[in-house]
Amino acid sequence: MDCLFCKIAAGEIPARKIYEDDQVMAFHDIGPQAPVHFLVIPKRHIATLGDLDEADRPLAGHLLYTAQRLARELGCDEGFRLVMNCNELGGQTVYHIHMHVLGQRQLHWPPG
Ligand SMILES: CCNC(=O)OC[C@H]1O[C@@H](n2cnc3c(=O)[nH]c(N)nc32)[C@H](O)[C@@H]1O
Repeated sequence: MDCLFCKIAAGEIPARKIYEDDQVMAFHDIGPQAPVHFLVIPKRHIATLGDLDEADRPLAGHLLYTAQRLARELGCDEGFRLVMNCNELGGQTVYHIHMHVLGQRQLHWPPG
């Protein structure tokens, strides 16, 4: 599978890993947009949010829970932002779903 995040999940490409279990992995973003900026991805390849299946509901919940737990563990108790980008119009550039976690700076609205 020629997918960058599948390669990171498989340990074929290095990343600054924060957390891993049998279903998800979290690692620091290579181009951080905030003092804390990491990604939580499913190990299984799901190209875009539009491909989520009813059967993926537990995995989706695990991504969300893991993202907020790690945000707090990385010192973002005061506040943080979770972002998922879906397809080109949504700003997605890597087609393996991933939850962005951004924290430790004042975030504004609306996002660009
Ligand atoms: C731009 C937002 N839309 C999106 O799809 O985000 C993809 C996110 O993946 C990040 N990224 C890209 N290559 C790598 C890499 O080799 N390693 C790591 N650790 N992160 C990477 C990129 O900085 C972006 O924030």
